[in-house]
Amino acid sequence: MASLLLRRHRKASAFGISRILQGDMELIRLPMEMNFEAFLSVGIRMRRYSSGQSGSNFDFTDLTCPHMWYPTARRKKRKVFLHVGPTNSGKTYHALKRLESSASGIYCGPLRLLAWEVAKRMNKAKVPCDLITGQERDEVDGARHKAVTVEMADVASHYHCAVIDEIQMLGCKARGFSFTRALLGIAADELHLCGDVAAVPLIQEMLKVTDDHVEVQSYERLSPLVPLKVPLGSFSNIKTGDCIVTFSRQKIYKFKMGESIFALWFMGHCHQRLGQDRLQAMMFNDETSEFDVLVASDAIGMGLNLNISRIIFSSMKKFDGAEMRELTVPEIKQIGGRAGRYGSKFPVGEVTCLDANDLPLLHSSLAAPSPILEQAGLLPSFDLLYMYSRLHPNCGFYQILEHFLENAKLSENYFISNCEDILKVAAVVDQLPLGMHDKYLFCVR
Ligand SMILES: Nc1ncnc2c1ncn2[C@@H]1O[C@H](COP(=O)(O)OP(=O)(O)OP(=O)(O)O)[C@@H](O)[C@H]1O
Repeated sequence: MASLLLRRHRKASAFGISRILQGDMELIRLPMEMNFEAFLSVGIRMRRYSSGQSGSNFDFTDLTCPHMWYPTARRKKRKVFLHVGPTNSGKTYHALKRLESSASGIYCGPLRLLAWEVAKRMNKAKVPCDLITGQERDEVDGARHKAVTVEMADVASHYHCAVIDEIQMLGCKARGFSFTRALLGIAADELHLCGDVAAVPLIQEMLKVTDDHVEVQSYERLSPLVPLKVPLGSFSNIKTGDCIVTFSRQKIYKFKMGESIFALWFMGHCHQRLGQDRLQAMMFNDETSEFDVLVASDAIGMGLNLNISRIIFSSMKKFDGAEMRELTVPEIKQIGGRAGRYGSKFPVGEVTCLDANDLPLLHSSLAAPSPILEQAGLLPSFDLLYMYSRLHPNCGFYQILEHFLENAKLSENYFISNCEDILKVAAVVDQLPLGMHDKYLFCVR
């Protein structure tokens, strides 16, 4: 635990510095820099201060207008394009074409591997593009484009074009708040959102107050996806192009033992050494490599384009941090949709399960629409938390955060992301000799 924390500490400090270099007004402001100007980033709150109210009368826990936390974006009338449709329908392709032809831009994706794929594609097309993730910063001379993981989205700079991929992850319990921040905060003339149609009503509702122009563009799947009537049954039935999806690291290793039959490669969720996931994806996609079967975690569902012919669910249940539960319709569709990607080696995708008992859930889920997204994740910005802490000078960070989250007021479009996990981290980092900003970063990253 101690070594984990030390590693995380170093990462958070490096991250803090990178945010400062990036000029992210919401996250970089260190406590000692807090001044009157800092209130500007909490928008409408300024008015109450300038009308003479004292800080103690002010309710910093009021999170009902999160769009006002991003003054740079609010000064623009953004054109927002919602690219929606099933998996493998070309949503991201079209958004990226737009990004590529824009004078400046940013791509925000849910995975490091996707950010890397986009940076590679842009640089290959002679559009210099930086790669920025929680772990790396690869800057290219003269770049006016960035490909980032969504947590690293920059809400202080101006862009001609921005893309947020897998936007339905607004509703994700753990990471939804980062998508909300990018959606409300990126100051781009054109903002392209790619994802499931189930996110449309919520996004339209969230953007009613931003004065943005919103347009929906619908897509159809580009190649067929066939749910099979027979299960895999036995690993002796595995063939080239198969991808076994599993939900635990132990199982990934267990399946890897099948190496005597086929060369297996695996893609873990977040346990990869830097660059290892890239190597694995490249080798799997490389027809000349010896790796032709993939064992992957459910992270594969977040928009990856790999040469997969058949997706095999090893189980339809996963432990989500709190309980063992059945996979949801969107999860099954997202993961299943990795098979038979347009332009890949396999023009038709197939999906099945290891166990015959799981087939009914697979079939019904692939045929069902995703449930409409009701709420987006939200967390208080550092500014708000810091100002709140000034009212409680004798409380530690954990107490401040706990109190804040308990008292937070939200509009019906939002929920507070992952409180329990965040408070657990806050309890640990509060014991460390860190500034409040670093402690905040530990909790939200
Ligand atoms: N018009 C096109 N010409 C060439 N290739 C295309 C075209 N449209 C899509 N593709 C390719 O098809 C694959 C799927 O497209 P894309 O990733 O844009 O789909 P998506 O709808 O965003 O998928 P998902 O929701 O599953 O992430 C990609 O490899 C993409 O490059």
